[in-house]
Amino acid sequence: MEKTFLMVKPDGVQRNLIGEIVSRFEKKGYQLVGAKLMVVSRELAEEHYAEHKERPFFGELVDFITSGPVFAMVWQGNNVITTARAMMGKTNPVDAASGTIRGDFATSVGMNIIHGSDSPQSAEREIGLWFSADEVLSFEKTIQRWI
Ligand SMILES: Nc1ncnc2c1ncn2[C@@H]1O[C@H](COP(=O)(O)OP(=O)(O)OP(=O)(O)O)[C@@H](O)[C@H]1O
Repeated sequence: MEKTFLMVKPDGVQRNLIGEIVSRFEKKGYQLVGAKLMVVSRELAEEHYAEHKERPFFGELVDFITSGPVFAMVWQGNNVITTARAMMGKTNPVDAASGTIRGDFATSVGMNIIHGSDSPQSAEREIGLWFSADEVLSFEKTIQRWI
């Protein structure tokens, strides 16, 4: 089953949007198989955003993502990587359509509420970076928990 890494960023947590965001993915039909509320270390933030190291906004990005708790999640389901990105909307909320998370709740590219893996390779890398194996339910364990 395809899995992706999603994270409610500090602005989303501060604005009490965890429930709204989780609800959207639940209603879509995806399964939450891992979740934790955490304050991110600079080390983890820099590793997570390593591809942006040379960008002018890298320092601000790391400052922001470490500025307060985030809600890190692993979701699974059919085509969840691409569909979650569509549900999130464009990176810059100015370009994000109404009905998407960023389109409905954000106004600035620096504080755009949510992160989602953008490919199977980044999903695998990010799930491994943020979660240990025993923090993510396997499909079998999920079924057992729901009985
Ligand atoms: N010009 C910018 N100024 C400030 N922050 C930016 C800018 N461009 C991108 N960012 C921040 O860096 C993050 C990573 O950028 P990226 O291009 O990977 O977008 P994304 O994949 O949609 O976002 P994310 O990785 O958070 O899901 C963005 O979500 C945004 O918070």
